[in-house]
Amino acid sequence: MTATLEGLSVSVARLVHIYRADGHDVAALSGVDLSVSAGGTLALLGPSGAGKSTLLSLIAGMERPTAGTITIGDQRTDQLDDAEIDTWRGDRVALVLQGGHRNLLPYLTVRDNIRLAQWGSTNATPDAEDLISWVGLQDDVADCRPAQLTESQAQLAALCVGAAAAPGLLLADEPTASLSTDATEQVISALQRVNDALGTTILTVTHDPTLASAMQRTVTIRDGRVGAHAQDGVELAVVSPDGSVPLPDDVLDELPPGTLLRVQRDPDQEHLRLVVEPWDGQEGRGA
Ligand SMILES: Nc1ncnc2c1ncn2[C@@H]1O[C@H](COP(=O)(O)OP(=O)(O)OP(=O)(O)O)[C@@H](O)[C@H]1O
Repeated sequence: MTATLEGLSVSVARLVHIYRADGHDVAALSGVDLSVSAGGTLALLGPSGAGKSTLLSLIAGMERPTAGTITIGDQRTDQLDDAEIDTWRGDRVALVLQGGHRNLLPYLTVRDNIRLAQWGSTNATPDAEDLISWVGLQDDVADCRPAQLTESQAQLAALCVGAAAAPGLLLADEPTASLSTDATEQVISALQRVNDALGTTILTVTHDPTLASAMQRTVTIRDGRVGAHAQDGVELAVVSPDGSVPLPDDVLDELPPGTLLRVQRDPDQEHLRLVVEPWDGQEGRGA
């Protein structure tokens, strides 16, 4: 089995999304900058309502941004109209929705769900049986209909369907939600297998620290903005285009919104190092 499609890079810049609900506006994203390299894996973390699923569906092209740019590979997808984006997405981008069963047609077997997802693909697609064994499902699951599957089997089958067309980008919304520890490990292995075998870039929304730590990078979304990055175990803060720097949660606990901070360069340091201390209004004294 060979893949013809390289993983696709993702870059979003100054992304804003406003929902209009019951006559009032909800700003789900307020200027997100994010990039994922081709073939990379990234977990989007953040509290409920932070805007993670909105970001995923904008990248998938299911929703259109209010403002900002989305570039996948070398395509500015925010510039495509609805019909163009459907055609462009084709076998390039797959979205696995939260809840395995939602991704499967109920009247088809798992094998036929996979084959349907491969229909029309110009990529070198894996055999349905290979996909089923990669994700750790038993062979006989191929002939089952979704109603016969447990929640974890359905989630693994949904990943098979997502990976079926050998997409360049696989988006997965909470793929381990409400699964046991063993099933979670199986889903993580399946995602890593797809990433290794097909070179597919993987972007997943999750609340699950086990899944997040298995991805190469994590990005935390807070109140519709990027709050923090972590890469190779190093916590990173991101300077926003407006010059603001979101503080890590544990620091924010000590410095509630409205706290005045004094920011100085540390004179003893050769490299730029900022000293940040609460300001009590008296020169030379921190709080
Ligand atoms: N279709 C919609 N219409 C109006 N508001 C919406 C819609 N979808 C989401 N929102 C609002 O946008 C904000 C971001 O929602 P979103 O679902 O993207 O957050 P999330 O981080 O994925 O949350 P969760 O972890 O609970 O899924 C929330 O305030 C939510 O209520």
